[in-house]
Amino acid sequence: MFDRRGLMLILSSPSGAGKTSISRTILQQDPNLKLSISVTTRPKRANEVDGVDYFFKTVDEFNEMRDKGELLEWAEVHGNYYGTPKAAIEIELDAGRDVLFDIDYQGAIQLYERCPEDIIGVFILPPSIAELKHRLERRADDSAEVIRRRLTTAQQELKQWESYDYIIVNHDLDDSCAAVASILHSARMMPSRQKNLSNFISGLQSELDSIL
Ligand SMILES: Nc1ncnc2c1ncn2[C@@H]1O[C@H](COP(=O)(O)OP(=O)(O)OP(=O)(O)O)[C@@H](O)[C@H]1O
Ligand SMILES: Nc1nc2c(ncn2[C@@H]2O[C@H](COP(=O)(O)O)[C@@H](O)[C@H]2O)c(=O)[nH]1
Repeated sequence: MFDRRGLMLILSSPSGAGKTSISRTILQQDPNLKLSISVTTRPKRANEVDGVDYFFKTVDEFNEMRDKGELLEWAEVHGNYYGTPKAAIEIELDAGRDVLFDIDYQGAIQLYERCPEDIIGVFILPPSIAELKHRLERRADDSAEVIRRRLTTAQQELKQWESYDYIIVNHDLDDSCAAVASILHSARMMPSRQKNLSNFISGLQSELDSIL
């Protein structure tokens, strides 16, 4: 009903808690929500597509983008570099589309600092560490060594929960998707996000004046 600037919805979690699964579902359900496609130096997994899941870069290419100021945020995560390309985000937000970021807590902290007005941050927790390990093993994308490294990083990641606006324990995937969709739905209705709200309310008041 009102023009509005898009918002930035961040999903973070320890690796394997389920944020990519949740993201895929809500992106399919919501045509006004666009994924921020990160750049990474991590090797491509068998099921991933360059330009869809990530833009896969060499370390030199990544450093060049970072040094030219083309990244909105960046971080080293699990021994690889990841970053958010800036240009695409501004286009989506200015057009009133919301952008979903699947990024770690270091990136989330940078975005909270740079664009505090635009951010909604959601932290996803696994139901237990045994289930987290099980999900990483069942996903079968990573070696035992990489899984161990990701579980080790989870110790640091779990401490970051207080930086976020919402916490979801991802027991059931459908319930978690519904919870994220509901957070997004509510955030869109905040007065600060609805550009022409004061004009609309003035119009209602004039209408009242004219009939009373
Ligand atoms: N609620 C759930 N119940 C059972 N399995 C789940 C649930 N959510 C996700 N999974 C499964 O757990 C595995 C890890 O999920 P996913 O890849 O979405 O995690 P992630 O948080 O994005 O991890 P990463 O940070 O490594 O990208 C996948 O195999 C996924 O199908
Ligand atoms: N700070 C950023 N973190 C990012 C970005 N893109 C992804 N990530 C996070 O990295 C880990 C590992 O992801 P995986 O695909 O290798 O399993 C995960 O926590 C992602 O959220 C980014 O642009 N910036």
